Amino acid sequence: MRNPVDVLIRRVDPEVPIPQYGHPGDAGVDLVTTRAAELAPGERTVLPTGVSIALPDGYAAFVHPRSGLAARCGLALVNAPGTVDAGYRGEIKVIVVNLDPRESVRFERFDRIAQLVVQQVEKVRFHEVAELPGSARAEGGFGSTGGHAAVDGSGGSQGGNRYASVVSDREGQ
Ligand SMILES: O=c1ccn([C@H]2C[C@H](O)[C@@H](COP(=O)(O)OP(=O)(O)OP(=O)(O)O)O2)c(=O)[nH]1
Ligand SMILES: [Mg+2]
Repeated sequence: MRNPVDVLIRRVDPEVPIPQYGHPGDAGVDLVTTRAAELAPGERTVLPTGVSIALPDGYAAFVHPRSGLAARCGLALVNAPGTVDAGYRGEIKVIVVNLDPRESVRFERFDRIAQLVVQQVEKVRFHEVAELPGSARAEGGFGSTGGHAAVDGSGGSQGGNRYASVVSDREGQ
């Protein structure tokens, strides 16, 4: 196993627990909300986590949803994954939205609401060119390999607009 990366952390809220990995192989540490909140269906809010961090240069932290909350409550992160830059020293915040059409979702102080994944990130240098080198995919995107409706309605370059044709086959039965 590789050595863990050292990350400085400051408690903005003196009572907040320091984030921990739930299991040795976990990718993310859970983040809690320091503020109780109730979200009506469709409502969003920004929740404070009570911590700020200083990542080493060349790293970023990503705020990801927790799958259990997504499955049970329809809770999503509006900007998933949220990006915490290495130079950010403010409190980490979580932008949550209740996607359940009927039920409110309630959080108590220190409930776990999201998870933070720290990753190395590359810096790039852009070199402007008039033409890019060719590739197998070329400019095909947004459903160009088929299997569902292409966003531009063209049906894509392979297999056509398969979703649309499945629907019309059923309608014809
Ligand atoms: O889920 C998130 C996403 C971002 N941030 C913080 C850390 C990040 O470094 C900063 C800026 O985020 P981002 O670059 O995504 O937002 P922006 O709207 O582009 O703001 P800025 O103009 O400050 O870059 O906000 C959070 O606390 N939680
Ligand atoms: Mg930004």
